[in-house]
Amino acid sequence: MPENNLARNLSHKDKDVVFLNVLRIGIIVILVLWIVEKRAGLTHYFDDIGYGLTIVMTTFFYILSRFFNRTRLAKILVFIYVACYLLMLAIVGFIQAAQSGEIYSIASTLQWVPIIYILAFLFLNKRLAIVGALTVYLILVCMLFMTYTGLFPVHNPELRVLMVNMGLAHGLYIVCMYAVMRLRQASVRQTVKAMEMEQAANLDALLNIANRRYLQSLMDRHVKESKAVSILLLDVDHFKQINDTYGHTEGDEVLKKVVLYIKQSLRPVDVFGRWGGEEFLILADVQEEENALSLANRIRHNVATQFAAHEPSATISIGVAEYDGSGDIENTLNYADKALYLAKERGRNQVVMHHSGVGH
Ligand SMILES: Nc1nc2c(ncn2[C@@H]2O[C@H](COP(=O)(O)OP(=O)(O)OP(=O)(O)O)[C@@H](O)[C@H]2O)c(=O)[nH]1
Repeated sequence: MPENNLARNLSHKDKDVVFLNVLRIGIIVILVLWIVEKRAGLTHYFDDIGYGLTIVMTTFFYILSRFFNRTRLAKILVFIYVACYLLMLAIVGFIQAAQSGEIYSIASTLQWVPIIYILAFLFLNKRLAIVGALTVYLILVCMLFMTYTGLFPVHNPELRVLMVNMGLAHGLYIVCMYAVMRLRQASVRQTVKAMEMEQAANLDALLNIANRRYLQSLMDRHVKESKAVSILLLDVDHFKQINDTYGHTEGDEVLKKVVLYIKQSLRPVDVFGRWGGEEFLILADVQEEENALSLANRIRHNVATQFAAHEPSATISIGVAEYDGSGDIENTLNYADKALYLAKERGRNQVVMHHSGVGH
């Protein structure tokens, strides 16, 4: 059965996989850029330190996330590192550009700054993403303002135009990334809703266990995959009498306890659900008849023992049949039903196996 917030977990897992891929690709991109700029003679010792450090840090974030399970921390650190690094480069490039009129390094840095917005909206939560992206943007806009008002001496008129260009483009990037994040959130919400609806459709509302629809779909899957399975059909003995004596509400409580006691004897691989009324069905992954029989006896015995000191008390009868992975599973279900009928006829609170007809 799907878990309650499975979709949410899946969405986080998806993000984590993307995050690791971004780090892997990031290392390659930085390496390529470093080589290309070096060959073109556009780097100096400061760039060499920066590129080297960025590769080391990206590898560190990768290891933190991949091998130490600290993905959330790694995401925040990546954002802080990239933001600080690019902002520092922008300021240095800006000063250089203002002094020498050479605008390559500021232009190159500004075109990389949007990666900060992408990292923020892709990996941080909504509030952190907005605050982080806007902080970086506002620092850049302050530089724009200083350039325009003449507070900062700029000798290259192209730089002023470049800063306006950057201000508008980066603002647009943030708006677009915000829109993408909203769309993604809406899609996750819809997936969660769809999975919850699917879960509700497969769940018994009173007992919170699988319902007949789900059990039937599992049995169909066994037929399709030619998979053997043991079918245990369980029925509460004289339940009408319990209802009649103690009332329907008390009857419901007895059913809830029966479910609890049955669950105590099951393994995680066994699928258990309500077949209808006071009848339950278990699809047990056991290979030998004796194993199915001993599982059924364990369940019956636990229910009887747990209820022994209860008022009202209850017992269950169980019919067991084996599906060998071929033919119609409905036949096996009928055999289990017949075995259950036999168990009732023989006095209830017992287990009957279809083939052998052996009791407990
Ligand atoms: N309280 C309660 N009763 C239910 C529920 N579903 C079915 N029942 C009742 O379960 C009773 C089943 O009675 P029967 O089919 O005659 O079987 P029984 O009394 O258990 O007798 P045996 O199975 O022969 O031991 C009926 O009275 C149903 O109304 C439920 O969800 N809650």
